Amino acid sequence: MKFGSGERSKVLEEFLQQVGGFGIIDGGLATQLESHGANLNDPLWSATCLITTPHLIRQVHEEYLEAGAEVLITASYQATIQGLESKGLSTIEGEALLRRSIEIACEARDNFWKKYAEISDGSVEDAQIPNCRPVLVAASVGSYGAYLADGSEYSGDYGPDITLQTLKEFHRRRVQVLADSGADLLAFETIPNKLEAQAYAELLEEDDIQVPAWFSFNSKDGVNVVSGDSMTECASLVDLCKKVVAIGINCTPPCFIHGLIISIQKVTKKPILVYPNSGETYDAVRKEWVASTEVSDADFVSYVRKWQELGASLIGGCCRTTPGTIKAISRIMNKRYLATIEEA
Ligand code: MET
Ligand SMILES: [Zn+2]
Repeated sequence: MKFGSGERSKVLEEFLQQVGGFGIIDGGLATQLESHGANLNDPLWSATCLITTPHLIRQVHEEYLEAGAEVLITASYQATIQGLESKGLSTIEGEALLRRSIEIACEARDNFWKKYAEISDGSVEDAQIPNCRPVLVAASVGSYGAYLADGSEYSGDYGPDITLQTLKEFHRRRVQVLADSGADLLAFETIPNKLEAQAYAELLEEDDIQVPAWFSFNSKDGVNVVSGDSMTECASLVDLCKKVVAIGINCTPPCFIHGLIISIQKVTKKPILVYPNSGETYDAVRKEWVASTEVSDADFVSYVRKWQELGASLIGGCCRTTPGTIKAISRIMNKRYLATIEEA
């Protein structure tokens, strides 16, 4: 089941109208997989579960829906064809697994809709409103740094050998496969530098990708993206790409979000999305998250109204946030379907 007029480029605009102007993105997928015991110490990270425990991915998506998420980000973040091939999969098998990540999120959405359609005694077709909400599936595309699995998506430093062309060729086939998978959106996440944003934007145009995209950067100082490139410059570049329907920030401490929203707003009229992490920082050598400015769910939520007032239209959580965080966000956003879910 799809929403709205069916015109793909309008999917986010129509979704935002249906949800009252503010949408809720899910929380950390990897974090919640780990809390169910998944071992993600692997170059594929959260995508390793596509091979080992796909049912767990579906379960986590459902947990986020129950918590109030209206956008599910798929498990394809660190799933690249190149990464899957180095695990011994053929190109065809790798591409099938990418598609599977979208199918899993769609299955979770269908299960969720069915459950609440039964509760409200309506048919699944009527389930969108009022008891079941619109849910978009966003196909995650992680950066080249995420594929390297050396933490370079938090430095944005790819060295002098990586050019615009290298990045385009690295991402091209995966983007085509994900665009053809039935996802509502493409979610370019944790973009660490301007070069990679440019590569994605050029790819979308050159290949005339029909699925609208969001571009989301990460920052560690509240002014620039992690590489040191200016947030405003990155957002201006992305603003020019017609295939991009929202621009924002993810996997960045909550305390930096305010200033970054202002920087983005200066250069675009596109909807702004924010899904910060819990404020901890990733130590790439130890391969673990280290508490620095960690905030509790209550603290996280205390920022939410401010972000809404500043003009963020989509809000959720990234690494180290949980269904608890998303539930707290949906309470503060006062979504009308929550009562039904809590009764169930
Ligand atoms: N969406 C990703 C995941 O949890 C996280 C992106 S930031 C590293 O799989
Ligand atoms: Zn993250």
